[in-house]
Amino acid sequence: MNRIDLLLYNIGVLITMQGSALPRTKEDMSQVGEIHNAAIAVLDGKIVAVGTEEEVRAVITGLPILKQIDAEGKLVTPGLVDPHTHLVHGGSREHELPLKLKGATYLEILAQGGGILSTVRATRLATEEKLYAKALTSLNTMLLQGATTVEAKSGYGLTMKDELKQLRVTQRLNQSHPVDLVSTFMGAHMIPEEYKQDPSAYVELVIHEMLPEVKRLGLAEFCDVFCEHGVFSVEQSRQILHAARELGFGLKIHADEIVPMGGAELAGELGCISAEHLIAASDEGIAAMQQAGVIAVCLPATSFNLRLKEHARARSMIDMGVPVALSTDYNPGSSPTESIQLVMTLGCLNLLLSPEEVITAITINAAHAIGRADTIGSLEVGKYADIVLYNATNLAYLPYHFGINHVHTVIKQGQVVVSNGQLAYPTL
Ligand SMILES: N=CN[C@@H](CCC(=O)O)C(=O)O
Ligand SMILES: [Zn+2]
Repeated sequence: MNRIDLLLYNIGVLITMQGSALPRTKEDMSQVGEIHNAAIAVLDGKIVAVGTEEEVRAVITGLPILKQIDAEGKLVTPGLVDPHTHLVHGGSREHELPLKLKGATYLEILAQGGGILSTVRATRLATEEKLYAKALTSLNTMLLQGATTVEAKSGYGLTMKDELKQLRVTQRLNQSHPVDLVSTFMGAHMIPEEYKQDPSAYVELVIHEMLPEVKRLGLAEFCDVFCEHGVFSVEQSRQILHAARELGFGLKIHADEIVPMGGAELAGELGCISAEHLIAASDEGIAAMQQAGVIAVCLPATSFNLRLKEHARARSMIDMGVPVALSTDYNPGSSPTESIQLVMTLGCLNLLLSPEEVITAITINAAHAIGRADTIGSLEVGKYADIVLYNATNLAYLPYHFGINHVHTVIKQGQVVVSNGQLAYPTL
């Protein structure tokens, strides 16, 4: 080490999340590795020293420091990780709001050809450039909220051509935007209208054509299926995920969102990296996930927005030893918000998690849910310097004071990309 690229000092409260080789469960979800009067030193985009300011200055003593940032006593956390989004899509669905207010449910709107199917129509009609521009705007909003790594699913194309179009947008954004994207193929998001009479033919298409082509082109790392009443059955989900596993995809599943189908049980059986939603998951399903080490990705903005009477039982999941992550589920229907900070508030108020459990769920556990915990999710020597500074002096203030953006500065791999609450990255 012959220099320091960046020294962040005078940190009031530093949440490090140190020591998280495995996803955190039970009491460990409350251990956030808090350090007061802290500092972080960065070289080549990675952390080379972290601790109290005294400790860090001792490690780097004598080295030239190229840039210094005074954190002015602020709260600092690892870059936030949003492990479940439907980032790339055409159109929006505000026309569903009055229907919802009159009592129409999510599955009723979908069964009438609306919901996901209306976004499929809009996405098929949109050019790749149009999808790119729309997703870019959302990704900037996510970054301004403190997200430095985001998972993005396809699933609004439902033809080979249109699924690849969505996935290429994700790939291009990943190359050009400071936020890192992790791509998931979700051709099994819905049975498209043209296959309504023959759903198994669509399952065959996903298995024998789409999955191999997505793999060949290297456009996705994970495969996800919407296992739900009127969408994909447990058996169809099993077939698709088996095929995906054979091809080397990591496995995810939208499980037991509305109807208790046995999706959580299937996640346990297949050893998925994560199962998502889980609002209606059974005790047996949760136990199966615990046994297999499946991460529960709970989506409290979705149950809030769908006006569901129940929320995912994240509190019991944690107590039963299931690692819990949280996410926006950003999509145009069930969760039209990019705000990971809103999710923090809902995680506390509706899922009954503590602020410590919430930050664990959107940093290290979220990183584990997308297979990135070796490089992000905590502030430790050797990991990327993905760091967020807030206009706050303690962790609980973030979920407590809700509906506003607390982020002051975002650092992505050692570069300042948000400054004083404004985007500050050079555009390509
Ligand atoms: N539930 C399935 N998929 C998305 C919603 C998609 C949509 O409504 O457009 C979700 O995770 O909530
Ligand atoms: Zn989703």
